Amino acid sequence: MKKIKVGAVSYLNTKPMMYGMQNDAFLQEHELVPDYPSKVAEMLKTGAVDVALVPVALLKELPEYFIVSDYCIGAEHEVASVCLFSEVPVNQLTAVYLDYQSRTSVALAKILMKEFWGINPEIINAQDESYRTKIAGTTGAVVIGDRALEQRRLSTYIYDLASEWQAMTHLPFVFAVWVSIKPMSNEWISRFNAANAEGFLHIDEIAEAQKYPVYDLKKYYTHNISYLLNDEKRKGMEKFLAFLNA
Ligand SMILES: C=C(O[C@@H]1C=C(C(=O)O)C=C[C@H]1O)C(=O)O
Repeated sequence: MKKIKVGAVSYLNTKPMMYGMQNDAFLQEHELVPDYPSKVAEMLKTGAVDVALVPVALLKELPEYFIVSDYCIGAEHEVASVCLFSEVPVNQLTAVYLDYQSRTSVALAKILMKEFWGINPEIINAQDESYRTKIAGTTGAVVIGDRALEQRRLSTYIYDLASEWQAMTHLPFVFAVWVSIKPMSNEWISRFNAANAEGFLHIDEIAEAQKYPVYDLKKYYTHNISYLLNDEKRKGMEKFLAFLNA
């Protein structure tokens, strides 16, 4: 039998959703392909994977897509791992590097710069990891994922992009959703949802297993990231997509 290829974001924030997929029964029928978000987006777009946790910003590039899970990477409070980092307040920035691993957060940062902060710094698309060392003076950078949790310890100013979005729109934000290009059966969708759900019964265990001294993962999994794709989050997602299409 041909395995269903599942593209997944390789950051710590997906561990609770991936927990229920790390068992023989699931892995007999599925192949997990982890990578950073912009790579996962490319994999789904080119058909290298069948289903993937993709940046919401990708959706406008897909002629047709199906959201196949009630779980997502979202935030109803500060997200902690998607921030604009700098050494000066945002209105003094003259240049901002954008994370090459991101599709959604870099688009969100551009919306906030234009619509909320009213700033117009030079935008530089980072090409590799070295850009984080350029955060200095009036140059800032958007960093996402585990590297953002690390950057929190280094930077003076930390603008949490989920919090700023909520201040602007009064809506939660969705960074990534599980999507397929071809429709999946209802039976598969309910099994996939059950696999996604499993880890939420084991949050303490998952957080402790990572041995991650950089950030409190229990807080990250229960307060910062909000995993259920409910109606409010769908509204937030529609609003973000409307900004992208404007
Ligand atoms: C909250 C996060 O969301 C991520 C941000 C993404 C993006 O900016 O394109 C894509 C997938 C999410 O996993 C994070 O990884 O820190």
